[in-house]
Amino acid sequence: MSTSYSPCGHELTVQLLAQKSESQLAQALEHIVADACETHYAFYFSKSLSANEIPKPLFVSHRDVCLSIDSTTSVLNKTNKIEGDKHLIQHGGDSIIPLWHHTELVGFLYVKGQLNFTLATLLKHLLNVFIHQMATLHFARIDPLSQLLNRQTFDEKVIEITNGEGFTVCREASDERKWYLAMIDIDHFKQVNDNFGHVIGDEVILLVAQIIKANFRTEDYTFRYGGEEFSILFQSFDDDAALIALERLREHIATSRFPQVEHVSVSIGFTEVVDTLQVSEQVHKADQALYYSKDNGRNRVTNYLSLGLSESHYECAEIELF
Ligand SMILES: Nc1nc2c(ncn2[C@@H]2O[C@H](COP(=O)(O)OP(=O)(O)OP(=O)(O)O)[C@@H](O)[C@H]2O)c(=O)[nH]1
Repeated sequence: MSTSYSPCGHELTVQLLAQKSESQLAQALEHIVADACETHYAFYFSKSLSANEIPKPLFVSHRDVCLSIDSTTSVLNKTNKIEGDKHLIQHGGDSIIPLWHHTELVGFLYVKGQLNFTLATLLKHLLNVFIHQMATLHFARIDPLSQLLNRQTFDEKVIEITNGEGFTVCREASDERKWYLAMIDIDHFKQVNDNFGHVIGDEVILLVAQIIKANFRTEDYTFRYGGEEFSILFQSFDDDAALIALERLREHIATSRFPQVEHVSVSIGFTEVVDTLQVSEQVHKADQALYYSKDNGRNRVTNYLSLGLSESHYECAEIELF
């Protein structure tokens, strides 16, 4: 290591445990790995902390160490098949330190060339601390019913995104997608509760949440915003692509069968996330588009831009609220 630390890595452990957001924790680990490795490295991580999701690159020192999905799968398969000590694996002359969350393989650190035993042991320990702290931060942000991110996390994520600090996996330089905010509300949900009871109502919330999550990428953010309202922060190339993604979600929900209730629909409003507005202003724009969907037959998606409201109109609407 270029900086001298105690061999047990106590200072580095404390440093990782001090991080209070997932993005800061990822950055702290990146600094440590960059300092420790004299060759190129890549860190692959499954953001959902589940082995069901293929880990994606969270940080890489050089594009030459970016693995294809096939190579990533081959590393995972190889690691899973190894009997005995699964903490340092040699892979075609390079080193791999697997990242375990309980018994699930949720990522790995790939380092070009052979790591010496002492450094590998220290990195293994630090990856354990990282995953422990990541799990603590992750589960504090989850809504227990829907298993989506909770409302408390929403503002934080919008601010991270507008500041360009989102906890996203690395992408190609050419991939210049924009962030969008969608607000989603289950239609006539009061009738679901009134006709079938709150337990069935809760089940509908859970099933809608699962469909929302399944329709978006793992690097997008899906929230239970409150009661029967959800929000999504997701990336798309443009408004048309964002509309297509949300239309697909709307249709998926409208054509799904729900126990007892049979069918439910959702109304959706969305807007591009811009760094010039406060979080509440961005939500207000998406909400206006959502209200339009509600007022115009429900089970539909509306882009805020299509409402043709000028920014000055929008500002007036804001002022009237207070
Ligand atoms: N089962 C259940 N119901 C909830 C939960 N949170 C909110 N609700 C109910 O969701 C219903 C929302 O009703 P409204 O806001 O009147 O809207 P709606 O009936 O969905 O009608 P529109 O939004 O206009 O289509 C209320 O009856 C709330 O009590 C929850 O966690 N579980």
